[in-house]
Amino acid sequence: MIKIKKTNFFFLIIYSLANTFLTLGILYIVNKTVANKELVNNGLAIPFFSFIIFSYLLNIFFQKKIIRISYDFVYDSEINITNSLKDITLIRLNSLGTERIHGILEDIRVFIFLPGVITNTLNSLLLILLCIGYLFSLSIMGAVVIVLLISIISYLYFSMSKKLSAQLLDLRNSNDDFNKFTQDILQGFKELKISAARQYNLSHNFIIPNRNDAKETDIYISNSFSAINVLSQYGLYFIFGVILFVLPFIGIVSIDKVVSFIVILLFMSGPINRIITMQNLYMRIGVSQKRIRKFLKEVDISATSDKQPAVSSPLSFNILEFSHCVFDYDSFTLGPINLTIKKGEVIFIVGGNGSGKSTFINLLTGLYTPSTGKVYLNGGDISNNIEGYQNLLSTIFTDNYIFSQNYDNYQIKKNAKYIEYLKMMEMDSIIKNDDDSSVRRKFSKGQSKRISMILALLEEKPLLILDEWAADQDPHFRKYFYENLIPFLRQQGKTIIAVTHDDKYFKHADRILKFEYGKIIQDIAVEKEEDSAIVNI
Ligand SMILES: Nc1ncnc2c1ncn2[C@@H]1O[C@H](COP(=O)(O)OP(=O)(O)OP(=O)(O)O)[C@@H](O)[C@H]1O
Repeated sequence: MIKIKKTNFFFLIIYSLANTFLTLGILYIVNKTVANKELVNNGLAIPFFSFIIFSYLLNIFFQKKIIRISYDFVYDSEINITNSLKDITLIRLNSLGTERIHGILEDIRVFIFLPGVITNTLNSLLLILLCIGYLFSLSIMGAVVIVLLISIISYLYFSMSKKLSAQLLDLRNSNDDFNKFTQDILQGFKELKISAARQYNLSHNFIIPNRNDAKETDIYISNSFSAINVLSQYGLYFIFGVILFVLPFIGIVSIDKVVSFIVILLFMSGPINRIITMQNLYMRIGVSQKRIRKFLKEVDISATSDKQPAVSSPLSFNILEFSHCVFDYDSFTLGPINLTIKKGEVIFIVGGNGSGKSTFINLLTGLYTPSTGKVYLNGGDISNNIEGYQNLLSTIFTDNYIFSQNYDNYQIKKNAKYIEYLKMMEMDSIIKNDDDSSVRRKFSKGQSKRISMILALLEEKPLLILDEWAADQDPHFRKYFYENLIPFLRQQGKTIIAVTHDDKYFKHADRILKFEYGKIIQDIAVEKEEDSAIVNI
């Protein structure tokens, strides 16, 4: 999922190779000129300036491409990850927590440096290798000593910096916790605002310790990096000393080759320093990659899903059957549910708190998959076409949510049905125009539920599922809902399944399902008599 395209990778390698050879050409000319002490008229001036100009133009061209590759990579990954989020099951999302997801999106941002890191690393490694080759061509023993010294310094450097990776992972994890606290501040803003004690505890027991720990880890990481950078820097100076004072002294490198050795090493110090300073980025990218991998494994997303809704002929709804359906949380089991729902029925679901009503709604809407048993639509297993099945439902959950934009296939503007439903839901005195934004502002809870109902009806789906929809309505509108709205919707041919505690209105249902401890303990057909109905629960 977080992968650099093969063509782009190939492109980065080509650029690195070309750039390396041009840079090496420049080094070769400088070295040749200095070593031969023929600063003028040695015929190398034109190739030298041509190399510089060509290398400059190459860099301008490729850098633009690299920036494009970096941003494509990060922005495409953001699209892929957010698309994949839709594939997480509800139960998994609840266990993950949204702060993890914010943390992962931050992790993706680190990858903006990846293409630059790849080209710089390849470029630097190649330059170092070619310089070493050059050293070998001048003096094998001298080159062996230099390679040995560089290897010792690199070993020290990498073994020290490797230890920092665990610290960096800790830092990212404690930033996830910090995201959790900021989420608590924003989502529990009112609850915090009215309690000084809560504010104090959140700040002193959680945020301050978390930020202090993170700060110390961050400082430790930066200090360690700067210490190992300095060590590498001075290690290089040490090698210069060895070239200047030791190698000629013990006769490994002749005096006339010392200048070449120094020029080559000076040249190598650029790429070596670049690799050293990039160590920080290697680790950040590595840690982010680890976190993203772990996240994707946990959410069990194997493929992106930017798919169009199925275009196969729309399903119709005649009959829905639950056959021995069971769904388990750790400490609660729903089912086994055996139930048949027929087209046009108005079913009320009742039961005490925690009896399993909302869990059943999640099963009914396909958000939960039964651990055993099957759900059949018109005789066919819904798991074979869950999207087609869900396309038959309009659902308003207890904690209804109105999206910031219209993601549905209907328009609000100039939609006669919208105006009709606005009146029907007694919202026409509150919303005065048909702008889409007019339904997406802050409303009172009861009003927001009415807006959700308008939007649900505009979907024109045969099944309407409501979880305690009327609970937030005032007595007048609650009465209107049961006595007028439900009969109207029934007349329209809708099948309605509503979770409710309003026993006063049970008579307006065709059937009442009573839940207790996760089981349907009563399935009662409401007997209708002339104008009234008898319901005994
Ligand atoms: N995500 C979850 N993880 C674990 N247990 C859960 C989860 N959601 C609900 N439960 C548990 O499952 C049981 C049934 O919960 P459910 O929300 O279905 O009840 P309900 O009948 O809708 O209750 P209420 O009338 O209070 O809304 C409860 O014991 C609840 O604590």
